[in-house]
Amino acid sequence: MQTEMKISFIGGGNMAAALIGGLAGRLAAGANIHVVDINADALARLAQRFGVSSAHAIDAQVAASDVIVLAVKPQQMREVAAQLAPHLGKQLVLSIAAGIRGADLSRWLGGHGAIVRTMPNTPALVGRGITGMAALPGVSSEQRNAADAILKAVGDTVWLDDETLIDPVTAVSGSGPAYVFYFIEAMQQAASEMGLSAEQGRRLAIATFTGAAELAAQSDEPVSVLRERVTSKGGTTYAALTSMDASGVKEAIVKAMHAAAARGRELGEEFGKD
Ligand SMILES: NC(=O)C1=CN([C@@H]2O[C@H](COP(=O)(O)OP(=O)(O)OC[C@H]3O[C@@H](n4cnc5c(N)ncnc54)[C@H](O)[C@@H]3O)[C@@H](O)[C@H]2O)C=CC1
Ligand SMILES: O=C(O)[C@@H]1CCC=N1
Repeated sequence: MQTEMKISFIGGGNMAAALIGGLAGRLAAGANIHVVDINADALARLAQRFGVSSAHAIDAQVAASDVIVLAVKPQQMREVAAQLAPHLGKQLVLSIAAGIRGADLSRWLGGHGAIVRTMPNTPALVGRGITGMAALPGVSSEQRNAADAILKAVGDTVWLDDETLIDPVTAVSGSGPAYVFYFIEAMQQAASEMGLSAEQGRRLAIATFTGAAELAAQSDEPVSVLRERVTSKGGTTYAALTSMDASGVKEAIVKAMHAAAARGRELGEEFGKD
C-alpha cells in the first residue's frame, strides 16, 4: 500500500477500531489515519491505542483525504453523507455499512460516483479479516486498487460483480465472527459443565476452532471429508453429530444466515427511502 495515503474514518466504533488497529501497524505510525466521531470517549480510545488524529466533526483533514471510510451505523449514514457531501471532490468513499445501497449513498453524497461498498469483519484487528467488496461504476481502476490495498492490509478481499451479493456476504463473513464466538461460548459452557476449568475450556475450544479452520484452509479436500475423518462409526463424534442433527443445528444455522441477509436487504429499504 502507498504509505502516504491519507485515510479518514467517519465513525470510530467497533468495526472502525478493528480496521484502524489492523491498518495502524502497517502505515507509518498511524500518522495518516484520521477519525471523526461525535463520541469523545471513542476518539480518546482510538487516539490512545493507535495514535491517530481525531475530530468531533467533519473537518479540513477529511476533505484532504484520499480515502474516506464511512463507518457509522446504517441508521446514521444518510445524515453523515449530507454532512460530508460539501467536502467531496475526488476522494474515494468506502462504505462498510450493512444494507445501505450504493445508489442511495451516491444520491445522499450529491451524486458522488467514486464509492466502493465493502463488508469487512472484526478479525481485521488481528490482520485476519475478510472483506466483500463491490465498486460502483464511477470508481477508477486506481481507486479500486487503493480500496483493495486498504482491506488487504487487514486480511483478504473478495470482489463481487453484483452489489446485491453484499447482503449474502454480510450473512456469511460480516456477521460470521459472532456465530463462531457463539459456538465457542457453547463449547466453553459444556467444558465447564463437564469439569474442566474456565481456562482449560477456553484454550481447548479456541485452539480447536483455529486448528480446524487452518486445516480446512490448507486442505484440498471438502470440509465434509475432513468432518468424516473425525467421525468414527459408533464413536464419540458420531454421538455428538447425531445429537446435533436431531436438534436441527445445521438447519438452524442456515436459517439464521438467511435471516441476516434478509435484514441487510431490509436495512437498505428502510434507510434508503427518499
Ligand atoms: N461490528 C461489526 O462486526 C461490523 C460492522 N459493520 C458496519 O460498520 C458500521 C459501524 O458498526 P459498528 O462499528 O459495529 O458500530 P458502533 O456503534 O460501534 O460505531 C459507530 C460509531 O459511529 C459514531 N457516530 C454516530 N453518529 C455519528 C456522526 N454523525 N458522525 C460521526 N460519528 C458518528 C458513534 O459514536 C460510534 O462510535 C455499521 O454500518 C455496520 O453495519 C460492518 C461489518 C462488521
Ligand atoms: O450486525 C450488524 O448489523 C453488523 C454488520 C455485520 C456485522 N455487524
